[in-house]
Amino acid sequence: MSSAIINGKEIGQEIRGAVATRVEALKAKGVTPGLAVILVGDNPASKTYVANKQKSCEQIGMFSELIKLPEDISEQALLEQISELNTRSDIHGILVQLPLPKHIDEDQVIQAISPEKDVDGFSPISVGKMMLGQDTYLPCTPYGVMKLLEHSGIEIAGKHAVIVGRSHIVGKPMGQLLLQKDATVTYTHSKTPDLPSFTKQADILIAAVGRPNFITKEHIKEGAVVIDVGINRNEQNKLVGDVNFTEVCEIASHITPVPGGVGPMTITMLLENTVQAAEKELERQAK
Ligand SMILES: Nc1nc2c(c(=O)[nH]1)N[C@@H](CN(C=O)c1ccc(C(=O)N[C@@H](CCC(=O)O)C(=O)O)cc1)CN2
Repeated sequence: MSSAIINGKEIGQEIRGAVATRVEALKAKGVTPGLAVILVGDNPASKTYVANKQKSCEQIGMFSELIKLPEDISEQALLEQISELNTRSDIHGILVQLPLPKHIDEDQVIQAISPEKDVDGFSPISVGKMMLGQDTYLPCTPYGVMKLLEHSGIEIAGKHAVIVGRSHIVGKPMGQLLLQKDATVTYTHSKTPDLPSFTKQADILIAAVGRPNFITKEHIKEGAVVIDVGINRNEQNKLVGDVNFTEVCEIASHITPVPGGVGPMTITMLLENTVQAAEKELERQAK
């Protein structure tokens, strides 16, 4: 069998088209959705992601502001910056690009973002609401994966989803979102003994472990849907996922490539969340 490739670039573009229409509608009412992006330090990958976020905002007519802060900024100064953005009426979404330098407590910083502007969906309030199935901003990468599955016509209800990885921003919320769509969910991670005995049971496998080519054909059941959330650089500095694509595409029914799979969806869902934040703000003002 050779897998159907789930094209995140194409699906992302389709969704961005619909988001752009919502931006136009907001502009007609005098509101331009605005995103503030905070970048601390000089991490080259973070710089690229932030530039892509800004470019994507511009492409669909949104306003974005980049706040570049030095690597040695104090946590207090960063918190003050967020406080100021929380009060600005032209900013509907705030995101702090991760990772942050080691001397800064990431949890404190994320908690400082007003829940109404937490378009990354990382704050304890957003996470709590997501767990309870309440209306909130969903974390962009798992939200993007749900959209990929939906747009590819993949049934979730009644399926066994196995997550490899337990990060706060991908693995944990991913399992919750699949559970809410009636999947049976198993969480595994890099220290799970006999990992293939779990992953081989997966109808839907989510690889979010952060290790290049970690998932091989030995981990996959024939016909499984394989979603690769990994973004790793190999020895040749080439972007590779957590899944050995060449091997696994012979066995899986559907697979996401890296690049061009989950990655583009992360930014697409950020745009969607920010537009949603602007729409909600307009609704609050109308009350
Ligand atoms: N505040 C946040 N920080 C981080 C997040 C996040 O969602 N919020 N996620 C990652 C990085 N990330 C977004 O910030 C991100 C990663 C990858 C891509 C992407 O489009 N990847 C492309 C390839 C790009 C390349 O060539 O390097 C792909 O996979 O096709 C977008 C966003 C950590 N930090």
